[in-house]
Amino acid sequence: MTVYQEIFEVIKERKKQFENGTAAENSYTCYLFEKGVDKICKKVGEEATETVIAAKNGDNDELMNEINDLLYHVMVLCANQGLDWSDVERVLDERNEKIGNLKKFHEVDKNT
Ligand SMILES: N=c1c2ncn([C@@H]3O[C@H](COP(=O)(O)OP(=O)(O)OP(=O)(O)O)[C@@H](O)[C@H]3O)c2ncn1[C@@H]1O[C@H](COP(=O)(O)O)[C@@H](O)[C@H]1O
Repeated sequence: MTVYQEIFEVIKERKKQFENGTAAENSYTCYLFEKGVDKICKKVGEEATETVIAAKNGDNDELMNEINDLLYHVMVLCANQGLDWSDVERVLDERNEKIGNLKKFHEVDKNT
């Protein structure tokens, strides 16, 4: 199990606790589930912006931290929307089996 799968298991547990009314004390994840989808999406947007700023500043220590904040909030969003992390990984696996996608992406770009 990867560290991301392990964190996702904790997030799913937090979601169950929130739904059962047994939220763990001081749990930031339960706090996000309580606030709902708007708050979670807002955090995803904030962390994405902070990731971009860290990259633009050339600060790789900050970049690593922001990427992990972003991934954590994306995971909370997945759980909130009823997606499992394995669903996301499956799509990535399918893409990983393909190579030479450049032409296809150019065609998509032309149409947008
Ligand atoms: N990976 C994370 C993780 N990454 C970031 N964060 C929290 O995300 C928040 C982001 O910081 P900000 O300053 O942007 O937000 P804030 O001001 O604290 O909160 P807002 O009022 O803006 O919502 C911080 O409070 C971080 O602690 C995380 N909180 C939890 N996890 C994982 O989730 C597990 C369960 O955590 P709890 O639910 O808190 O027990 C932990 O063991 C970790 O594995």
